Amino acid sequence: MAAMTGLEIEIAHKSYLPLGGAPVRRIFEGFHLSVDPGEFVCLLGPSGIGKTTLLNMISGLDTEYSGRIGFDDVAKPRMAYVFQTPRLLPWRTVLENILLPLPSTEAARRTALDLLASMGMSDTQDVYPERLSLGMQRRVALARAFAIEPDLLLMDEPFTSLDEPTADRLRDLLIGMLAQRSATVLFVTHDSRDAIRMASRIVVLAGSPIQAVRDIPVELSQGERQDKGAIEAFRGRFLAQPQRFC
Ligand SMILES: Nc1ncnc2c1ncn2[C@@H]1O[C@H](COP(=O)(O)OP(=O)(O)OP(=O)(O)O)[C@@H](O)[C@H]1O
Repeated sequence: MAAMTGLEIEIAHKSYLPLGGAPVRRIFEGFHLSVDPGEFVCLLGPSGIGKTTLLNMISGLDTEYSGRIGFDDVAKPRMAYVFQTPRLLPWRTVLENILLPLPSTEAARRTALDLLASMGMSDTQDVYPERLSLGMQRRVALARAFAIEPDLLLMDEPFTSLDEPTADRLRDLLIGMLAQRSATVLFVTHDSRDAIRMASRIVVLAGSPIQAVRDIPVELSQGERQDKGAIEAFRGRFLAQPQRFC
């Protein structure tokens, strides 16, 4: 089982170079967030405020900021990042895509095949991604993320553009995978119902520069998380306007 990691995020300053003489927009200024090992934190906020930028900085893809991102318990955590689009390599088969982050060993191959089986996709192992629906591609991306047994799983709106039953299936798969291989999760979304269904904690982001304006523990049973009435009641109590979420 993977070790889990906590996170201490201090972003003193982050801005992007403006285009065509526009004023510099400070995306982050004095931002702080700490995450305990094993938490499932949904970062909930409207489009364009900097959620992807935050995941990019945590993952190390974006180093153009001042501040510090530290990991507790694990010096160098194994990190997986599931992007908004599945980002599968089109010239590799499904199995080869899952094997990408793994060593070339028979054990790794068995791990990848087991993951495919748990996603209900064993029959697609030799298929190229273009033949798959978006929902199937997202399942492969999820399998690839779990292949490394991540300590920290970063997910950027991974259920976007899916119909409701497909998104429900993927959500159940994610919860099932986490039950087998626990990890600390940071899950970006603007869908408050998705957040309530999965998170142990919801951090509401707003403003420019971006700030954590609400920090809400989600203490619902698995049964309540499946119950539309309980979800709406939770939204009404904790996530009422003024934020605009769907
Ligand atoms: N490489 C870049 N260069 C310049 N501006 C950028 C760059 N990447 C993002 N931005 C801008 O920074 C702001 C934050 O972008 P970001 O993608 O982090 O927001 P977001 O909250 O993830 O939005 P969404 O939910 O739509 O994905 C946006 O205004 C975006 O246009």
